[in-house]
Amino acid sequence: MNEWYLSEVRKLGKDLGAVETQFFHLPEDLVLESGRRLKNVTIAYETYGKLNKDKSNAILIEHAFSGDAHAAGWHEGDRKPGWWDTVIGPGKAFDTDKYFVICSNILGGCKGSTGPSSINPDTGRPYGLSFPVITIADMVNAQKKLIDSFGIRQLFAVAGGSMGGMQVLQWAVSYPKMVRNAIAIATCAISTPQQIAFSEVGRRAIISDPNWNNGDFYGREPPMTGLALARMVAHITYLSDESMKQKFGRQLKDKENYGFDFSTDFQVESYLQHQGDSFVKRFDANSYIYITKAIDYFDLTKDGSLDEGFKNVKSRFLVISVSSDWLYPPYQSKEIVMALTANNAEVSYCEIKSMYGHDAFLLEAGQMNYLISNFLSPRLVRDVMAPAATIREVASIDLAARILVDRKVTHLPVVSGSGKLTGIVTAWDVARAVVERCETLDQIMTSRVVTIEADATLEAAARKLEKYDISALPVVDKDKNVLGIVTSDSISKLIGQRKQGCSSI
Ligand SMILES: CC(=O)SCCNC(=O)CCNC(=O)[C@H](O)C(C)(C)COP(=O)(O)OP(=O)(O)OC[C@H]1O[C@@H](n2cnc3c(N)ncnc32)[C@H](O)[C@@H]1OP(=O)(O)O
Ligand SMILES: N[C@@H](CCO)C(=O)O
Repeated sequence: MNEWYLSEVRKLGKDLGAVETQFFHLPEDLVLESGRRLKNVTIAYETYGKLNKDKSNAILIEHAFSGDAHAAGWHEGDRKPGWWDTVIGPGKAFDTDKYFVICSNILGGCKGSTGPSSINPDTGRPYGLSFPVITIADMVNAQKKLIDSFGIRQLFAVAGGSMGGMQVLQWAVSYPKMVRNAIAIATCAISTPQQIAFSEVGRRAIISDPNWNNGDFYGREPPMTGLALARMVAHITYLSDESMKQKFGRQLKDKENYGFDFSTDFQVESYLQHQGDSFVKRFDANSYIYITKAIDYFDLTKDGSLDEGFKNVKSRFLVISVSSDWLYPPYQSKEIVMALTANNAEVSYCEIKSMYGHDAFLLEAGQMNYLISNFLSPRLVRDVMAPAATIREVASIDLAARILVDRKVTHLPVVSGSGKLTGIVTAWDVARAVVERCETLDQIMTSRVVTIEADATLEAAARKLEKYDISALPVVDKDKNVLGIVTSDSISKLIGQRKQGCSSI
């Protein structure tokens, strides 16, 4: 998939090119859910695209268990682009021509953010097990400081899969007003006993390694065998029975017949060994045990009820599950959808058909791009309205003609001295004024103007345009102040682009 993907993006030129990780240092201590405090916290992050003037186009991407801040584009020497490059970039679902995309490495991670392998400022040595136990809420609280540092008051969207999806839901619960759209993929709102069980097997594998040394292994041989074993078990849970059958069948590794010994017989064994071996080169064993603990503690229910847990959410949600995901099965996504719906939240739900299992959110580029870009595409008049050129009612027809030509528009809302809408003049009206030798605007303007509110849907605007057989609608607030204008051209194009992709359950 990667080779094909790389050649395709290069052909299309849809590539972010070189990107760099940056570092944010929290100005104050971070107070954790446990009550403990962390000083000198650093959060590693990357950004793609440009933050707009009113800082309303930021999208925060949350990574899964072993991800990092490098979500897209290329670092020097990369063999592969960032881990979600399939959906982040020019023209992709998280379109960097439109959005300012931020991705940060989690608190507790080992890719530049403060975690157990960082230096404890009190001792000058790596924290190891003296690092406090952290939660998903702590990760989100640290990230909130990063978002604040940009002066962003509301994120256009927060999106992520797996543990990234947990952070998305946590954001929507902890900072309801800051999240306009929330996209939670292949995730849960509460970790199940089976998920906790797999975490514990991984932790035990690490802790049982003779090199574990109670987490104090920095500068010596790390517990690689245990960490590789933990990853091998976990990696099986990220795949599906079907995908393993298709990928490997019962193919043997470099032999014609069984070895009748305990060396590697099957390709799938070799594959898992490779996954384990490559993981230890990029991951810290202590981060593994801290992050799995944070996942185990994840529970958004309140007084035993998820409906209560989601009581204050304000975001619009897209929840995506994967048909073959047995680690975070679709029923858990449906529980999220039901609880959100019980709170009257606007929710779209999709179960994508994929045989890739849990990791499908990283692999199903087509389905992810389709669903996410549909969900994020403009829906409200305020998302698409253009600034309106207006004219005072006392102005001359000559001036109206000049504004129409200079601003290359066909409609001019007419306003009173106090800025309220009193009429509308079109290019056609001005042409008629010349023929009929009219002199003042009130002779040619339409006084009963059909308008629309900024929070109306595009469909409502389209219906109005059709009903009154007109080609533009001034957008007004309840006091008739002109906020902008929408035209039939822009609206019909957008409605045409939006396809049916999701449904509620
Ligand atoms: C947000 C985040 O989650 S970021 C972290 C995501 N990344 C990971 O989880 C890394 C490990 N996970 C994976 O590789 C995941 O399966 C994916 C989703 C990222 C990639 O999936 P795919 O493209 O299908 O790759 P696949 O699972 O086949 O693995 C390919 C690797 O296995 C190796 N491999 C394939 N078959 C065999 C085999 N029989 N024997 C040995 N190695 C094998 C390939 O050489 C390749 O190695 P490389 O990664 O060192 O280049
Ligand atoms: N394979 C991905 C998804 C796990 O949820 C990871 O390691 O982060």
